[in-house]
Formats: sequence, structure tokens, C-alpha cells
Amino acid sequence: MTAPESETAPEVRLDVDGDVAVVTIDRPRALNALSGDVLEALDAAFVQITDAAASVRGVLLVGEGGRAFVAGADISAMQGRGPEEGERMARLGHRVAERIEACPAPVIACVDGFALGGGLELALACDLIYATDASAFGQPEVRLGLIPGFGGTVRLPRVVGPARARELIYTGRRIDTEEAVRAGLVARRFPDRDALLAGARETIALIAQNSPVAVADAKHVLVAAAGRPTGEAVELEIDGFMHSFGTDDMREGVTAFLEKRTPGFSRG
Ligand SMILES: CCCCCCCCCCCCC[C@H](O)CC(=O)SCCNC(=O)CCNC(=O)[C@H](O)C(C)(C)COP(=O)(O)OP(=O)(O)OC[C@H]1O[C@@H](n2cnc3c(N)ncnc32)[C@H](O)[C@@H]1OP(=O)(O)O
Repeated sequence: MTAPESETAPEVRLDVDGDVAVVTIDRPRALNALSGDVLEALDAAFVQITDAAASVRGVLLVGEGGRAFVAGADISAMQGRGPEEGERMARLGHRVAERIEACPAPVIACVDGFALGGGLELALACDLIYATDASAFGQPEVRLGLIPGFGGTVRLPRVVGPARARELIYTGRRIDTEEAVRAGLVARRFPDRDALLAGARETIALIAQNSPVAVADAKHVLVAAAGRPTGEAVELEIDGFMHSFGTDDMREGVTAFLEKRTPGFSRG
């Protein structure tokens, strides 16, 4: 499967390889900056993956070129644009983030290089951020006279805490992978791109051993409950638990354990 092509070579590719979908942003000359076309193609790719949920157990989101995951929204497209266009593109970026969060399969942002501005915000919409040691993260929008516009003021505080999020957004400074791991932004670090992609595939292989229904239910609750008051979040978990408690996968999982055998779960 490939995402709809843009006028030139596809700047976003979608490839499905068994349990794994790989979404590649391929605009290396602009360090994979997010243009409107790239955002539209990302939206379409995640719609396709969600529609094919049964076969896909995990998604890798990668940036081509070896220098950047995504270096932000496309600054060259901002000149001469007014607030109305800014709002339209901001909402497009939020739509892409919501598609990623609505994808029943976990999404791993595989960062090799810069993840800045809208690039970090795209990674924050994913379930996990894995990174090479040669990566850098930041929200430098204030250096352009902007604020984060793809959810950075919402998701970054949840991940690194309000104080560190404020410091990063107000200063616009970059942090390296070591500091990003310490901050809780990066879940696992790798020496190079090959190790990063292999590690991400290993994670998906582990996830693929589990019930796809339960994994999707868990993701739905984790996304819906994020940032909610405890009482509301607890009710969302109870609803999700009740749903999982009534599934064929739950019956199979419990029975398999008691019969001391490996469960044969549904295909989602
Ligand atoms: C959605 C797009 C449509 C726009 C319509 C209206 C705007 C609405 C926006 C919606 C909301 C946006 C939300 C988001 O929060 C906002 C942002 O993301 S703002 C951008 C944040 N990112 C940055 O500020 C990083 C900018 N880049 C750099 O600082 C440096 O490039 C670098 C990453 C430190 C690397 O430096 P170098 O190694 O020196 O490399 P170069 O600078 O020479 O870059 C190589 C090449 O890539 C081009 N490029 C790099 N980043 C961007 C970018 N973000 N946009 C466009 N182009 C970029 C750079 O210009 C070079 O090109 P060349 O000069 O070789 O043609």
C-alpha cells in the first residue's frame, strides 16, 4: 500500500510488511519539513492503516535522509500567510495527530536526527519515541515569533512535566537524546538507525504476541484519559476494562493460561 502520491515523487510512503506498517516521510532536502501536502498524505496513510487494523500490529514513523526525523512545519510556506491559513494548517496538523492517536496499533516515532517544532509534536502524538544517539529535540517556535501549533503545549507537559516543558518552549533550546531519555521523552535510545529500526520491530513483535483487541482497548483508554481528572480517567478505564472482559480474546487468554498453552488470539 502506498499513500496517495503528491505531484512529484511521493513525499510520504506507506509500506506494510507483515505485522508492521512503515510510514516514511521522504523530503530530505527540507529535512522532512511538514508541508500541507505531507500532512495530507500522513493523514491518508493513517486512515489506511486504521482501516486495515486487523493486519497491522504496530507502526513505525520514520524520516528519510539521515539528518532529520522532521525539522518542523515548512517555514518556507509560512511567508505571506495570515492567521486564517495558519489556523487551517494548525488544524490539519492536529487532525494528523488525532489520526495517529486513533490508530488501534501502537505507533513508534523512530527519530534519527532532528525532531523540532512540528516534528517533535508529530512524535509526541505517537505512542513511543525511540531515537538514535545522534538526535536532537526541541520546540524552537518562539525563535520564529510563533508558539507550538501542533499540540506541543498540550502533549509535551504530559511527557516531560510542566516545568521542563515551559523551559523548552520558552527557550526554544534543543536537547540531545541523553537528556531526552532522562526527561522521559525518549523511551529507548540506539547507537544508529539500523539498531533503532530493529529495536522498534522487536517491540512490535512483542506486542503482536498479545491480544490485538486488548492492545487497542488499552491505547484507546490511555489516549482518552490523558490529561483528564482522575475520576474521569478511572471511569474511562472501567469502561475499557468492561469491554475487554467480555471479548473472545479474554476468554481465550484465560483459558489458555489455565490449560498452560499459548493463546491463539483474534486478528483484531
Ligand atoms: C504546515 C506548513 C504550511 C505552512 C502554512 C502556514 C503555517 C501554519 C503552521 C501550522 C502550525 C505549525 C506548528 C509547529 O509547531 C510550527 C513549527 O514547526 S515552526 C518550525 C520549527 N522548526 C525549526 O525552527 C527548525 C528550523 N531548521 C533549523 O533550525 C535548521 O535547519 C536545523 C534543523 C538546525 C539544521 O541546520 P543545518 O544543519 O544548518 O541545515 P539547514 O538549516 O541548512 O537546513 C537544510 C535545508 O533544510 C531546510 N529546512 C530546515 N528546516 C526547515 C523547516 N522547518 N522548514 C522548511 N525548510 C527547512 C533549510 O532551509 C535548508 O534548505 P536549503 O537552504 O538547503 O534549500
